Amino acid sequence: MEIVPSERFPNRDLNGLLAFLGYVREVAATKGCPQLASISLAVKHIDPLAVLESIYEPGELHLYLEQPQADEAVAGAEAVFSETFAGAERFARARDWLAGLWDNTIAIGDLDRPHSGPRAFAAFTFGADASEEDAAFAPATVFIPRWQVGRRHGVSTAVANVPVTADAPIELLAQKVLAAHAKFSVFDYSALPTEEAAPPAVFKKHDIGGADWFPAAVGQALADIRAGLYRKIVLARAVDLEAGRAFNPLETLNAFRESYPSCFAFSFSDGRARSFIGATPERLAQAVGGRLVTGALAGSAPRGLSAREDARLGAELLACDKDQREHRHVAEAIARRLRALGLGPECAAQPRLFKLPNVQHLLTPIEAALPESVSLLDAVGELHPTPAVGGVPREDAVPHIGRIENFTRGLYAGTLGWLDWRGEGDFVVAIRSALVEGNRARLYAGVGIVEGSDPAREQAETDLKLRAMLDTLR
Ligand SMILES: C=C(O[C@H]1C=CC=C(C(=O)O)[C@@H]1O)C(=O)O
Repeated sequence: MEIVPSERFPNRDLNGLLAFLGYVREVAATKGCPQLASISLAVKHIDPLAVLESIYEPGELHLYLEQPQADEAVAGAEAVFSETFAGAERFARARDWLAGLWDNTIAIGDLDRPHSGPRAFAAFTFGADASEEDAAFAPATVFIPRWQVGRRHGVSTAVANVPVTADAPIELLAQKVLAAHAKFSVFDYSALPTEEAAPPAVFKKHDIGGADWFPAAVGQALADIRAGLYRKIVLARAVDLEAGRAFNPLETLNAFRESYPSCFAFSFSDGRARSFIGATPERLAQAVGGRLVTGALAGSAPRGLSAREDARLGAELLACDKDQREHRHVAEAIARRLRALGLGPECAAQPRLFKLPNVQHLLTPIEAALPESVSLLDAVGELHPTPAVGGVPREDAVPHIGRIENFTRGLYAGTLGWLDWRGEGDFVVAIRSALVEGNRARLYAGVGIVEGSDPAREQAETDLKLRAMLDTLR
């Protein structure tokens, strides 16, 4: 990516922008291919979710990701470049496509700030192949948004990304960029609706496969484990809802981030009015400051009503052989996968408790130094699916998920996030999630099954996870 020093076009007005875009147009003509012009601007405090609400168009791709506890949020909408990929090589193909794109990108502006410069947003479904039911989302979708806003630790940045061809109407482009930057600089939240959204009134609720299906599926997995087909598998339930009015995904996301501040609230739209939303506790991989940050999250218990009961449930979880085994499978697999990439994983010796409002998990933080030769998408492709959503051994267990489950996962338990031109980025595991379209929603919840799992307890764990989403849907 070429960075144009601001001193070359010092005037932050129409003339300065026209001069910059004129230069980009010259490069497009010389190289014989369109260039991406990226203009970053420092802005006052911004709320990416509220911005997304104001620019939301059902016919446009968008991605939103926020971890309130870390004061980190980003949103991008309207693809100016996008591509889809399928198959096992989709992560590598997405990486190569992006490398080609950054080679044809020219950036200017406040590029020393967090969330500055162009970035790609991406979502990868659980499975690698396209199927009819998966049609909402391709196995891999990568896009560069026209508008992108981000905030980290109180520092906010807005970015406009513009494709520039050799005959681009730069006057028009410049006016649009200036108008957008003016809007984001002093974002007018008063223009947004203020009434608090109530949960939709009428629910039709349908457990796919019926109420008895999930315990029977767990029984099937336990029989497979006893027969030696695999050692761990993660099975999920899907529940369809129908409401008396359309769901409001953006209001739901606001409720998610308020209720689950340590989770990652996310939304990815297919550009055809379908949104995949959720609040996941699980990060798949983050690249930051030359480090790869990941972790194993598996093994669950309910929260207690009193401090004493909560501590007892937590202590039982830490001491439970079944949950420790379920967890160890994930931690060991992640460490093994990172070593396969030539990285040196540093893992905590013992898992600790990670408490959400409705459930507590075992968590082992894992980090590694990330050399420039390994891209974040290499790590994401190697790690996905971890045994927190797939199984052990991966090659043996994962094919059985499609055989036992009675729905197509699509983006559920897939991964989505962003990556920038510096190679930094963040990807989460898309669990605790729902696919929302009009007045219909499909909710997903899964659990890990190992020898010793009890079908009734696993059903109760999925109930707990589903309840959290049911209570938060708006
Ligand atoms: C697959 C899910 O959770 C995983 C992540 C954390 C703990 C899990 C468990 O204890 O079973 C699951 O492996 C889900 O919530 O849909």
